[in-house]
Amino acid sequence: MALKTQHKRPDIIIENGIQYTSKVMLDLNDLKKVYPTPNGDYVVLENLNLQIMKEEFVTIIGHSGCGKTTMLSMIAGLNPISGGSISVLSNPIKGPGPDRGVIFQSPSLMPWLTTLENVMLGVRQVFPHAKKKEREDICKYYLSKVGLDGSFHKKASELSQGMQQRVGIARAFAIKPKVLLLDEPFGMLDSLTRGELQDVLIEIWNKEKITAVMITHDVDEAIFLADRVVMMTSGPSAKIGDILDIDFQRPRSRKSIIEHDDYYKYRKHLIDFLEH
Ligand SMILES: Nc1ncnc2c1ncn2[C@@H]1O[C@H](COP(=O)(O)OP(=O)(O)OP(=O)(O)O)[C@@H](O)[C@H]1O
Repeated sequence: MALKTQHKRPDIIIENGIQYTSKVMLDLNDLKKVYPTPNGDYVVLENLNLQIMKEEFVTIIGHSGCGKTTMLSMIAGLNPISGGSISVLSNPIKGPGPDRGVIFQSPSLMPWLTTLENVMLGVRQVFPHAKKKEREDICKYYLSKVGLDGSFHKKASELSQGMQQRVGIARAFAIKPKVLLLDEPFGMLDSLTRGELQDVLIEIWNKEKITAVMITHDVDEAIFLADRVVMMTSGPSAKIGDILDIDFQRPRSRKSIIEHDDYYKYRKHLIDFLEH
């Protein structure tokens, strides 16, 4: 029988004397969030426990106002925790850091800067000792990946919403995060652009082997992208209500997924959860 012992770092497991690194990238432990309001404290999240594995793609769904953005912004280190803890590779987070890249619904680019300069802003901070040319090459690589190779020198103010979101994706990947946090990144886009950017996202995520956590209101998007769909209960005191494993092989095509019997089973599971 295998003898498992716990190392003092919980991501390290010693099994029969051999040391392994566990696959947990993100650990949310008894997480709590309270917002003070004029009518007293409002407990948004309570007893929220979730572990997300290295290289996993997790989508988060739940009713509007249940606390999805609150949870994501706490993982990003942008919103203080009221109780419990969040660790990245067993290190408790203390604020924002380059190990976590964030993509919001609206990318908030500097409109007077070019696409290249917008992506360079973060890269300069994260790789201060790299040569200018090296930094530019990183930015150009990711801008090309998102289909903007002809637009390096266009001002952000001249870009369509879809193009701006492409810059947002390039900017997040260019800082080489361990974890990518996405808050409804395609919510404002038309369905064609949305599909294109989902494909771009999955292609880069798969190549870079990073961990992705994405909030979406779209059940089909949640299934298409995820290894697991995490369902949050409605607030107050929201927590994880259920988790659905999505067992489709990768790479995935929309057509093959829609034709798969399990697709309707998954869809029904998620819709039943949201309707009850
Ligand atoms: N700074 C704040 N102060 C007080 N209450 C807040 C604050 N930010 C969010 N809330 C409240 O906390 C709850 C959760 O908000 P949050 O934005 O996290 O929900 P959400 O699930 O992401 O919603 P949506 O799906 O509509 O984006 C809501 O009731 C919201 O009004």
